[in-house]
Amino acid sequence: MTTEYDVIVIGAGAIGENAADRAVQGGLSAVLVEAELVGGECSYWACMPSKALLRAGDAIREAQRVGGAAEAVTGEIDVAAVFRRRNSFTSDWHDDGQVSWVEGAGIGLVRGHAVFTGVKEVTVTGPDGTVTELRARNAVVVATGSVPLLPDIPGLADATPWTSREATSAQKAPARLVIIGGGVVAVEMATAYASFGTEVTLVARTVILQNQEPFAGELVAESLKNLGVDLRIGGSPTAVSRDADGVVHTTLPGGEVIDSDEILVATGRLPRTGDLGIETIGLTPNQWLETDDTMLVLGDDGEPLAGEWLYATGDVNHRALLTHQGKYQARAAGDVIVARAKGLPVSDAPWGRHVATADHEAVPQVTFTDPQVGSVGLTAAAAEKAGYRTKVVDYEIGSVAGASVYLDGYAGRARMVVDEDRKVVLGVTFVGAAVQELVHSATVAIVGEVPLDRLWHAVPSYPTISEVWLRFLETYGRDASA
Ligand SMILES: Cc1cc2nc3c(=O)[nH]c(=O)nc-3n(C[C@H](O)[C@H](O)[C@H](O)COP(=O)(O)OP(=O)(O)OC[C@H]3O[C@@H](n4cnc5c(N)ncnc54)[C@H](O)[C@@H]3O)c2cc1C
Ligand SMILES: NC(=O)c1ccc[n+]([C@@H]2O[C@H](COP(=O)([O-])OP(=O)(O)OC[C@H]3O[C@@H](n4cnc5c(N)ncnc54)[C@H](O)[C@@H]3O)[C@@H](O)[C@H]2O)c1
Repeated sequence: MTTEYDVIVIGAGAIGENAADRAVQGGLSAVLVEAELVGGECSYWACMPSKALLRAGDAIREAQRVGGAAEAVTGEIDVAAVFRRRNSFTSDWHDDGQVSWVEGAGIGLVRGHAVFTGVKEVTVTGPDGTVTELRARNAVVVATGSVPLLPDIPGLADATPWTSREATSAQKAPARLVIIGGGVVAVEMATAYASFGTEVTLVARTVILQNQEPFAGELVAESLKNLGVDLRIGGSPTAVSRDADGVVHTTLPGGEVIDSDEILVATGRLPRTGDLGIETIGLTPNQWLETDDTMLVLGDDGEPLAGEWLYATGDVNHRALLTHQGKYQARAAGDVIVARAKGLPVSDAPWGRHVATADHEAVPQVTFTDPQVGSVGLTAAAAEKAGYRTKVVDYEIGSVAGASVYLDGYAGRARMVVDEDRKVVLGVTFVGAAVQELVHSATVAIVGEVPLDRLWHAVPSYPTISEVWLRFLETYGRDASA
């Protein structure tokens, strides 16, 4: 027997949940199909557990840099307590809470692995082998996420390496950890485990955080070294093996061998489209699903599939591998599915209700290292490459009164990239303690295309770190005619 819903959403991560919720809120019926835990990677093996692992070290280091508080912080980090707190954020890897939310939201749930069997048709095989046939009246949303990429390094796969899943769900810290990669996962996990007393070696091909402003990677690298991380930049391991005693041997390009108890691979992600049966609907497995701005999946001819019924949201479309950005896409997709199903107007011009325009040039991200890196929009290099005529404004955040009160010897740097033709902000990067809460101010300025002349009237409170905005404007200079 086939069960019909208006909308089928494959993958109940944060993104799939949001797409289904918007469809239901718009008056359609929707079902989520989930092979593992409702809540997906972010809840159990990514954002939340990783941030929980980082927070204690961050809090201690901050307190150690405030005279008066520093004298009170005399003990060691309680690693077991950190892991217990992290376990509470993942509900010990049980999804009952999220399942209750799904039920309360009026969304159907089928547990099992989904494959496409035809246009708008999905077959789900449950953990006990039960088969459920589903048909969508209007749309199917693919929200299956991504999986870690394992580089082709001889011996690596056989050495049972950690991926981000093991790094975020470990119940104790290894004495020695080698990390391969220089992106966000690598630097966050290096920071967390170094805080736990693990001897960390980080091996990266290129400078760390290479997609950020160069000073971000430089400041984070400096602090990782201060935390005791051994940074090996400029090459990839040539071989990895694990011996009978469980010791991992990692051979570096020059021939040096580093011994460790675990090795973490943090070298990027691959699309989770290999086992979805998408060849039955004319798509190629193991590829990212390219979409238009309403999240309709595009076929090889660059056009939406006939009938405009297939959508992709979240990591699987490779637009921005971040939870908040995927949820933004899911809101647009859920709403446009409702509009198309009901024959309502579709608002798909840039910045319309049914498009994820911000994915192109206004994606915010916080990397929770020490210092934190908070950025949104274009870097100076990306803006130049995109053909903008720009002016770059740099400022040392430590010179702001609020920063000096916040931490003794606050060190951090900020950059604003201005579009000289429109006199609006294209990108902002903050590197420093507690900048995580500053990023949204920059996102609002960029998305709102707030003219610099008007930004002078957005007065930051004194004495807060937000006064860096005033310093940006003062450094840029004020137009006397405005
Ligand atoms: C260590 C780490 C830390 C991160 N930290 C942050 C952070 O701080 N902030 C941030 O914004 N982003 C962070 N990210 C990125 C973030 O985790 C992802 O962008 C987000 O989880 C993507 O969500 P998604 O719903 O697209 O995919 P997922 O969360 O992976 O969900 C996909 C779901 O689909 C299910 N599924 C897959 N195939 C099938 C199938 N065939 N049938 C049924 N179900 C299926 C899976 O079981 C899974 O539950 C982090 C990533 C990592 C690895
Ligand atoms: N705080 C956050 O927002 C957060 C935290 C973690 C992850 N994420 C997201 O998860 C995604 C995955 O993160 P990631 O760090 O795995 O990927 P990434 O693409 O950010 O970084 C991969 C890194 O690995 C390096 N690399 C690749 N192959 C290598 C090799 N053979 N040897 C040495 N280095 C190699 C690359 O040069 C790059 O520096 C990112 O897109 C990120 O947005 C976000």
